[in-house]
Amino acid sequence: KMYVAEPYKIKVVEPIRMTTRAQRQAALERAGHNTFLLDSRDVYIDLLTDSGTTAMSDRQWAGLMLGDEAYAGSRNFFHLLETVQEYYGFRYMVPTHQGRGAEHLLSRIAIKPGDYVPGNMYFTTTRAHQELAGATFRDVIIDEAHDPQADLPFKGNVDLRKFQALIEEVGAEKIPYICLAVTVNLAGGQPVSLQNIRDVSELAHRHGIRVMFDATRCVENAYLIKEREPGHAGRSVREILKEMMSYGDGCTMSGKKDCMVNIGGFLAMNDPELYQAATQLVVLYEGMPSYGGLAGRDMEAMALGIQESVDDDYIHHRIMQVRYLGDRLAAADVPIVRPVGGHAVFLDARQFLDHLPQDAFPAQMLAAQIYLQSGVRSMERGIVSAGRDREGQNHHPNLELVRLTVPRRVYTYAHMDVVADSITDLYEDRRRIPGLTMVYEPKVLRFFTARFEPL
Ligand SMILES: CC1=C(O)/C(=C\N=C(/C)C(=O)O)C(COP(=O)(O)O)=CN1
Repeated sequence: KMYVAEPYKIKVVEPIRMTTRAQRQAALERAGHNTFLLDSRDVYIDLLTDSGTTAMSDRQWAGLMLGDEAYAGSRNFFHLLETVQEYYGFRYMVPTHQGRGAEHLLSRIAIKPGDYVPGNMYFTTTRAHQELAGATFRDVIIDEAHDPQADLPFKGNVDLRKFQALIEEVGAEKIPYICLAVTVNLAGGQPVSLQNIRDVSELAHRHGIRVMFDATRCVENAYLIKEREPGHAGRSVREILKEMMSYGDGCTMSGKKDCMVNIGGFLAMNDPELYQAATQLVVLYEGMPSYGGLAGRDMEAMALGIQESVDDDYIHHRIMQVRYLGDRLAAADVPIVRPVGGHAVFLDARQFLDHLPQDAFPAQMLAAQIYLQSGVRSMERGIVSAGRDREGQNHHPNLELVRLTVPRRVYTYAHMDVVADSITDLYEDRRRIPGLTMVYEPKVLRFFTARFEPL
């Protein structure tokens, strides 16, 4: 199997260690069978998330020494602003502590109670802030995105008929923007094609509706356009990314993913009035418009990270390493979401544990069993993450998934083999895995701190 060799060599290492099964059983009980509640020291290979887990480069670490910690007008802010203008093309930018800081600001300044925000599948914090601001989220993604086995190149695409139908149903004045996620995390890290971005932009702008990207994994999306959409193979990821963003009016960004930093985010836009509204709110929740809850050094690291993120060798390796893990699991007939996503391999827990009903939390239990089997931490992305609707009923998403999320520039192919081998072994004797009952359910975003016990 051809590896794509890492386009970097290792300069600093952080030792990791394997635990015993008894230690992991005890850790799992302490964590209430919720991998979010495991201690890092009890985790061997941490695939919980690609958020904030990136290894920074030597240039980024050097950049930390260039932190201009002036309270206002930091040099690093201008470096970040110029970089956002150059790489994404947006005119204005407000730093935030991370993505949900930007989602909070955007929701508060753009949404009025009773509005509707269409989007290509929900994301947990994104929808939470839209609902907190009084909007109703409406999923306008293509139907196939909800089918783990539909092997289509752009499962993140918007179904224009659904978007058009919502405009006719509620009227454009009730739709402040469409939230266009590139890629779509919960569909399995699935990209949106450039043609669909153009079509969504044309339809939205025809009705005076803004297009606001959730740009969190936009570089991965650009790479998958290069790889899968006819006519782009000869283009650099950097120029595809710039064209993608040119069809939108702004973006929320969690810098903790494709901007290659451990903390940071921003809200970017072209409209000066939206920018002015953001600057009035950011001082209340994040800090001055020139630091938004970040130290100067963090803004410097993020500016450098953005520049590194579009390096074709880096992003080629990143995508191919994730695909290597997916291909190995698929070769062992382990059910995964097709096609393999940009940032993670998603196990189809509904199929993996097809002897369990969704109300026994199969994805939650599968993540727990994977940890018990091998010390590998993954994340539940199923009925627990989907939460409850306004009437208090559990959402029953078709996608009941466990996400194996590969951090950027951290693990090697040997670690991918450990993950693939241990999950394949678990798959062999999956029938003995029982379901779970939830013994503690928080009110909001329950998946972060809920606790469970085996049935
Ligand atoms: C697509 C998308 C995300 O994936 C996202 C955060 N994702 C996390 C934490 C994850 O584990 O996927 C956020 C929120 O970003 P934040 O975790 O607040 O920096 C927004 N959009």
